[in-house]
Amino acid sequence: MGVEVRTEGITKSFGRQNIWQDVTLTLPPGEISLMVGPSGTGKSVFLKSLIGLLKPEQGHIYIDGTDITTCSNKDLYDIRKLFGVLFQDGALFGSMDLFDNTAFPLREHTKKSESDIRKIVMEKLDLVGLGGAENKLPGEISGGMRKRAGLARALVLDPQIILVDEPDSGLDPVRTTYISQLFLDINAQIDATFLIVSHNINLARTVPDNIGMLFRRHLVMFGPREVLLTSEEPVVKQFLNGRMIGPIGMSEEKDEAQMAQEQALADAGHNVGGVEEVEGIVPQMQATPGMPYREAITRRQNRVREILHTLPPAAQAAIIKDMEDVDATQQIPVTAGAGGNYDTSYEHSAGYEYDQNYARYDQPQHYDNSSAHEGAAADRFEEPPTAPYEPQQRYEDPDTGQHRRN
Ligand SMILES: Nc1ncnc2c1ncn2[C@@H]1O[C@H](COP(=O)(O)OP(=O)(O)OP(=O)(O)O)[C@@H](O)[C@H]1O
Repeated sequence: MGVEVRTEGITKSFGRQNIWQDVTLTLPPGEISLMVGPSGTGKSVFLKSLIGLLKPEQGHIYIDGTDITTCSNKDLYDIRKLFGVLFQDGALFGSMDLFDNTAFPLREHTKKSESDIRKIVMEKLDLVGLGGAENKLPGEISGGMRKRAGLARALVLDPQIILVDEPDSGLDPVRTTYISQLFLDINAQIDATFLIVSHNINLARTVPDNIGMLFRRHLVMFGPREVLLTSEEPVVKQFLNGRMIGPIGMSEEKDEAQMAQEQALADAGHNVGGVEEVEGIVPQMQATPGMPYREAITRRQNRVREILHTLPPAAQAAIIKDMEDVDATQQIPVTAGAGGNYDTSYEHSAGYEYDQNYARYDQPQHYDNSSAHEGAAADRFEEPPTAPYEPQQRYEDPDTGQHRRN
């Protein structure tokens, strides 16, 4: 099973620019967590800090109990072997084919024979759907394929923690869903702890077990997916609905006057963007049928049962419904140990002890108005040529009465 990642009060600045401060959270072992937040809020900086590529000025980062902010270089080197990292563009070597790119960490960090390496590489390339493409160069394949190759390479050392930076950047929504499915399938197969960094709303709604949000130099919230997906916190609601109305502006600055002006426009009927306001929870994606059972589901159920009474009522109700649905459809072996027997009185908020800070799964909801800045634009990719698309539907030509393709 994947290991626990815990940050305690970490603060990171570059010169005088503070990126975030006092970030405390725990990535539960083996579960999939996602960090969202507007561009430039320091999601990638957070991810790089977890692997020790950047060092916070304050606070501690515990990886499986070892504090990587104080440990020796040798210990940090060993800890890094627990990680598999998928960077935005796959970070492949342009002159190496996919086989050599994927084999690279094995050749660098192990003494495995070439025949063992071949076996592992082909297995991982198959796993990400790239069996048969091993002789291609990164420049000859699409952006989606490059990301999958990067994922295969991230998997070869059997990581216990997988960090993924913006898996959707440059990908269309369909390819983004395919790669999301891969994350769930890989999580089912190797039970690693995942942290995905993204600002993709669909991904946030359907993939993770837990969600966090960074905004204006603070962790606004971190907790079970149901907490953020039912949150009334304005910045969370605005972000998850992708609308202009709310605290997030074009740059990070947005004052009361601008908010009032935008609200007036909206009240006058101006379309403020975003899709229809999505309330509540859409079902979480599951591992593909035939994959091993995703053990994180049961562990999370037991874990969330323990903290249920500390969560806001809407999140409680959503979690209870989800548990009932999952129990009914998947007959999950619910263990009595960790959380004890579930008390349905929670459903009616009896014994409800909601605390604004909901225990260790949230941060105070504070963010200020000072500036940060916008991040980079997404890359663009082109798919390799395939047979032209043939429309299936035929239409009757109103002039001739003949059937023809559209
Ligand atoms: N090595 C560095 N030196 C100086 N500043 C940096 C460095 N790395 C990141 N930054 C700054 O930190 C801030 C946060 O950047 P980061 O890439 O983490 O944001 P992000 O939330 O991941 O954005 P996006 O969603 O656009 O990728 C930015 O202002 C960026 O310029």
